[in-house]
Parts: sequence; C-alpha cells; structure tokens
Amino acid sequence: MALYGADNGRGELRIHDSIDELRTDLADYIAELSDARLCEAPYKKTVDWGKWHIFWADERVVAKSHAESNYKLAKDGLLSKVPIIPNHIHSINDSASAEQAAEDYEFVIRQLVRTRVISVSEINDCPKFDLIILGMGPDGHVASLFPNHSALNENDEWVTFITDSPKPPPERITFTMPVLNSASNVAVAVTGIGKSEAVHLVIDNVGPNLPLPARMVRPSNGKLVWFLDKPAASELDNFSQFSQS
Ligand SMILES: O=C1O[C@H](COP(=O)(O)O)[C@@H](O)[C@H](O)[C@H]1O
Repeated sequence: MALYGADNGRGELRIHDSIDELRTDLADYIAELSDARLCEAPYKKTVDWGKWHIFWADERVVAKSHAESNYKLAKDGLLSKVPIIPNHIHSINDSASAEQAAEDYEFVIRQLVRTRVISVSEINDCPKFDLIILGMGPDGHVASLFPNHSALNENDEWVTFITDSPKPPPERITFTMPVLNSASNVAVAVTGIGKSEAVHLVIDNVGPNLPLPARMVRPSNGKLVWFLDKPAASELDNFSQFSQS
C-alpha cells in the first residue's frame, strides 16, 4: 500500500494496488476506530457487536428486498453474518413516501441523540456519528447529495429526501451535508478509472468552482480519509510520486 498525506487540507489519502487490499485496509481502519475487529475470523469473535448501531447515510426508497436497496447490500454483505443486535440496525421505513421516510428517519435519530446513544456536535446541534462511510459517484455525488440539486444546500434538516435523483432509482433519503461534516470520522472509498477525474477535481481542488458535493465534505471537527485504488487515483497531480512506492 502507498500512503500519501494530502497537503491541501483535503484529508488523508490511502492508495491501494487492488480493491481487495483497499477492502482490508478499510476493515482494519473501521476496526481500529471501533477498537475491535470485523466480520471474518478473527474479527467476528473479537468485535463487541452489541455496541454497534448502524445507519444509512443515504437510502433508496425501495423495498428492503429490492436489488437497489442499500440496506439489502449491507445485510447480504455484512449484517447477516455478524451478531449485531437487530434493533440496532436502523433502516428506513420502506413503505412510506420519500418525504415521510426522511421525516421518520430523522425522528429515530433525534430519539437516539436524546438518549445519548448518538453524541451531538459541539459546533451545531447535529448528530455526531463516530464514522460515516461514503462512496462517490463519477459526478462527484456523495450519499444522495448530487451536484446542482437543492438538497445539497439543505442546512436545517438532518435527513432530507429527493424524488428526482439523476441516478436511478429516483426516490431517496439522505443525510444532509451538515450531518456528514459533523461526524468524528468520514471515510470515502472510491475505485475505478471512471471516477478518476472526479477524484482529481475534488482532492486536487482544481477545475471550475463547481459545487461538487464530495468537495464539500470537510468534517469540521473530525478526520477525513480517502480510500482509493490506483485507477481512481490515477489523475491525481502527484500520482506518479506514490505510484512508484
Ligand atoms: O447511488 C449511490 O451512488 C453512490 C456511489 O456511486 P457508484 O458509482 O459507486 O454507484 C453511493 O456512494 C451512494 O451511497 C449511493 O446511494
């Protein structure tokens, strides 16, 4: 693995030779943060899963069994394989409208803030999640905050909704930017050559001054780490330096 600390305040960069290596590093990173280890041996037995609460930074408003459901993806890939407490898995109400689902989800989060399961940012009254893991689309979107969409400027709500996502399915709920930026840690995992230009625009902070959502992810009192594979990192200004290491 090549490690490269970005010097422009855009977070730490971890660039990997393969997606498998990236996965392992991300799992180790999460394990370090949770002071434990993850789902496969030896992780499965040593994680204190009872303390974990899982949320979705964004979700498509589809049935939980739908192929496009982020819940299904996480359940099939991890949650069904570890002894996490079922009522600590906070998925959205998939039988409501997008607007209602966002409102319900924010209500659940507010209850957990009130009972101090989730801490609160000292800077604003936003929930302060221990870790938010994001991907990034080739258009620079994160969670379901898309470029030039009004949801990107939503600063009052914690969870908002959209019904016109440029990427299907159209109806989604999403954490708002203030919530993303209130987290203690934000990890952005990006792979593939198709995202290399967006990675360059965001991390090297070049190009037109577009309101790229990923560029707006700057935790105010937290740490930002980018997990990239080499194809995704290949257009970075300093790529040649760390591709040799
Ligand atoms: O729709 C979504 O897309 C992004 C990532 O884009 P992709 O090109 O990797 O599919 C993801 O991070 C987001 O949470 C998701 O809902």
